[in-house]
Amino acid sequence: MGFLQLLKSQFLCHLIICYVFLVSGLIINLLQLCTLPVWLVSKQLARRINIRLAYCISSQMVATLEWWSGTECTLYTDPKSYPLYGKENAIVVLNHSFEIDFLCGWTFCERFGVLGSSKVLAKKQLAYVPIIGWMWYFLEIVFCKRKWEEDRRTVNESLQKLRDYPENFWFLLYCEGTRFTPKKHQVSMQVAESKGLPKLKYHLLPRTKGFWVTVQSLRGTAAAVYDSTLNFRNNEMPTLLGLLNGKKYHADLYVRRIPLELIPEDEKECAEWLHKLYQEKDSFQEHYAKTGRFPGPIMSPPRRPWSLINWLFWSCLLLYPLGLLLTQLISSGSVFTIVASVAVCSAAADLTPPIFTGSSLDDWPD
Ligand SMILES: CC/C=C\C/C=C\C/C=C\C/C=C\C/C=C\C/C=C\CCC(=O)SCCNC(=O)CCNC(=O)[C@H](O)C(C)(C)COP(=O)(O)OP(=O)(O)OC[C@H]1O[C@@H](n2cnc3c(N)ncnc32)[C@H](O)[C@@H]1OP(=O)(O)O
Ligand SMILES: CCCCCCCC/C=C\CCCCCCCC(=O)OC[C@@H](O)COP(=O)(O)O
Repeated sequence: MGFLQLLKSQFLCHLIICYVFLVSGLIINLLQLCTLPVWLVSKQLARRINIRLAYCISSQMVATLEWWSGTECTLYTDPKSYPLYGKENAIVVLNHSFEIDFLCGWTFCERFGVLGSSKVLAKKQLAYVPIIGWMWYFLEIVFCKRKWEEDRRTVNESLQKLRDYPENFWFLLYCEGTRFTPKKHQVSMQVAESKGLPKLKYHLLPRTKGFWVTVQSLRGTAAAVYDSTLNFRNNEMPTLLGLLNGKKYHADLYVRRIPLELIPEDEKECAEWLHKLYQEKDSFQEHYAKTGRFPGPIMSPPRRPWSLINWLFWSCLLLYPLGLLLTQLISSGSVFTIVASVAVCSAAADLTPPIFTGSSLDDWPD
């Protein structure tokens, strides 16, 4: 193990990264709160400010993937579609199979310049997660309760508000509705069988209602659906903890741009269209399992320095006062204060979320 790799595996480094993320995140949440009066004066200005503030948070996680772990992200796509990425609004349909798939999505958003404005149809519980969830509130993220009787109206209303959004955005939809596990897959395939639909090997049966309402609400706003299929080389199962430990993964993403006009307007036809799409996605995963690559040419966008620069900025700003505090603590010579501080840090380490102790985000309570 080289020196740098040894350094990346040190708990102290993880503590520093998390400290910068947590403290800067809370400061940014507070700044977002301060933009509330701006909404009254100019909604578009408030939105533009919040896009940049959100970038300061999400790009730290992207920096962990791109710069700290050095994870490589390869994009397979049609060269004719490539110049349009980042230059139009789009609905992204992505498989939900990995703990860090959202982060790979964010990484592509960063490379195409739409990270601050990226959106998702997320479960309501995530709105209460400090930092990320609170940031999403100001980004007008669309939340669902996964109860169609309620979501039908609220999801449509939230999406309608995005029609005059001032910057290009990608709207992510995990049509499977939950992360893939063998148990969920088994249940899902029983549903497929009862509906007379072909079985899928690598995906759960897609939930069609959210897709239909999204496409209908964003007609005239989004230009296309980006059908995206993600996998990792060598059967890697990446985790956030792995990234924090500096483990380098290799993500491959296959994207097909489908103009929105090609998607049926009728709800039933739209559902059939989505089921067919997932059968195709399944065949791409089969191709990947057999050949280790997706079909089509590679058009990988390079990583940009901004996520790293943002992280260095917040680190300098927040590590300086921490350094001063520690110096004062040690020079105070008070054994009680030093022991109390060590105890607080140990307690904080014990209370860290499951991701840092190796279990999955799925274990977080709803
Ligand atoms: C160039 C680069 C391109 C791309 C880069 C990639 C990405 C970057 C883009 C953006 C990034 C932005 C942000 C990312 C950041 C973070 C994201 C993190 C987390 C969010 C993750 C989540 O929260 S996922 C959970 C929430 N989302 C969803 O659920 C969406 C999908 N669900 C739906 O659409 C649902 O329809 C619904 C939620 C709208 C409503 O749900 P409800 O359950 O009430 O209704 P349904 O119709 O779905 O269910 C009833 C029908 O389903 C049948 N059924 C029952 N059991 C099952 C089963 N196990 N599987 C499938 N179907 C089932 C049932 O029979 C009913 O059928 P009917 O025929 O009667 O309708
Ligand atoms: C600079 C990096 C510092 C690292 C610190 C990392 C701290 C991470 C904190 C928060 C990350 C929150 C990310 C939100 C995305 C969560 C994805 C998710 O949980 O999706 C839910 C989905 O599966 C469906 O769930 P269900 O099992 O169906 O209900």
